[in-house]
Amino acid sequence: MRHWKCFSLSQEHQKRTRIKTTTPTILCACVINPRRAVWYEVQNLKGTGSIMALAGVRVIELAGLAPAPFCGMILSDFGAKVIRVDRTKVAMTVDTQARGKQSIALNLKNPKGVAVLKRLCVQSDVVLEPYRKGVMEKMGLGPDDLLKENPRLIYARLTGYGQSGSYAKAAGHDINYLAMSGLLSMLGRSSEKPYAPLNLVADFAGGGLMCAFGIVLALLERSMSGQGQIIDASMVEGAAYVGSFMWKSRSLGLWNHPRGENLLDSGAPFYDTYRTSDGKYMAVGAIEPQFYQQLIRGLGLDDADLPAQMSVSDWPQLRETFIRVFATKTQAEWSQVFNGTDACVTPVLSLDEVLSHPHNKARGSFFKDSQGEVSPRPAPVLSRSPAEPCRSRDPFIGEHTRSVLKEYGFEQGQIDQLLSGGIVECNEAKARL
Ligand SMILES: C[C@H](CCC[C@@H](C)[C@H]1CC[C@H]2[C@@H]3[C@H](O)C[C@@H]4C[C@H](O)CC[C@]4(C)[C@H]3C[C@H](O)[C@]12C)C(=O)SCCNC(=O)CCNC(=O)[C@H](O)C(C)(C)COP(=O)(O)OP(=O)(O)OC[C@H]1O[C@@H](n2cnc3c(N)ncnc32)[C@H](O)[C@@H]1OP(=O)(O)O
Repeated sequence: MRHWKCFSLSQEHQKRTRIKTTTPTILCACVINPRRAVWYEVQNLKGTGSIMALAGVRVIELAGLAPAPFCGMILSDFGAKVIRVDRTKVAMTVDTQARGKQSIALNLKNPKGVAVLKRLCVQSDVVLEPYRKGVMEKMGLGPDDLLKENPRLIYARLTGYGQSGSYAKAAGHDINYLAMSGLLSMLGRSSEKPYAPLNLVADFAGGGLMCAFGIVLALLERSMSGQGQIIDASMVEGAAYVGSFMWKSRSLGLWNHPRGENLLDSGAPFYDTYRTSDGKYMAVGAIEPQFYQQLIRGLGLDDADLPAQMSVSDWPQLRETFIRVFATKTQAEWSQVFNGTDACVTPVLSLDEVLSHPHNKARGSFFKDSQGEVSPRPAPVLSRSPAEPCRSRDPFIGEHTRSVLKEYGFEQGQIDQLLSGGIVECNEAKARL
């Protein structure tokens, strides 16, 4: 006979995922892992609530800089229980993507700490590691070690250069991965040096997001095969893949000119930003002729006085005209002019302005957490099981050490020993302040 085990999920997590752990007199059971079954009580079967897509999935995230934390936050937003493993003797986390996560402070330089992590991974669905190639193996936590004990484990490795190749062990950051993907060479203004668009492309799009996608694929596949697998998520490859359009649209001649002189890289005057009289900006993306006509009309220009839209040699002159005209009104005035048209002209909003824009407001695209901090709502929106981001503050390092260990079956005596030996640290006191 199979022994089912009930786990106590935190009140917050139960509320968010709309899962309630309960006794075996339940309505349905969800077996995420045969070694552990999470019993659900579906709290609202009649349709006013829903179970989040990743509810019941348990993720162990080893603390990283930015891409892995983002990956963990996506999984958490969509309902997974994410436990971040922090180092001991560290006062403050640099993880700003910690929404909905719990934190355990664990010393992995000690074999007892490694044993604790193994025990957590045996009972989890996903482990996410952001270290340089070989670091996990050195600690005895490589895929062979962990998959041997839990063959259903999804072992996600999020690195810059991947697990093989001559760069595999090299340090790097977004800008290096972007450079190696080929994309950085295409980014920037005409006659200027390549320009990295913040650390969006490699760290987040090609890194964290792509890794989350891989994890979801592996979970889906596991529901059929019953087996875990290793995900080798390289940010160079993730970024390049996100940029597939650049490779596959070369045949269209879209990138035939030098950097910054093409249709979509700020070469075309109808695909650029323009300064308004109050020092703000408007974004213009009027590519198709019918939309371009609306741009010209909105600007109060006469097409007959202008060069043809696609006359590349006339683009500098056309740009000068647009610069001059946009500088005559404020951003609000131009927004009013173009609002409700198909000219593809929008204000360039600051992070502080997005919340109050009527369109975003109507959709609830941004939300405020309990600390008053504004964040984007998780995307995309699923009709039956949308993400529901946690609104509580982010965890302190080690805030959940005790409760996580208890949940994973550690006895009180074992927890006390781990605490007194400095293998784990607990920060409940700070959380109560
Ligand atoms: C552009 C972005 C990065 C932006 C991040 C910034 C926002 C932050 C970067 C620095 C921060 C500032 C800084 O920390 C100083 C202040 C601190 C203060 O608290 C706050 C203010 C600060 C100013 C702070 C502010 C900001 O937070 C920052 C400015 C990126 O591109 S991120 C992408 C980076 N690349 C990757 O992730 C690819 C894969 N990873 C790697 O290649 C390497 O990990 C990496 C990133 C190159 C770092 O290499 P490193 O040598 O440091 O580590 P690893 O070789 O991976 O080894 C890890 C070692 O750690 C040990 N370990 C891990 N967990 C534990 C544990 N629980 N217990 C004990 N030990 C642990 C592990 O055993 C390894 O040990 P060894 O070295 O002995 O093998």
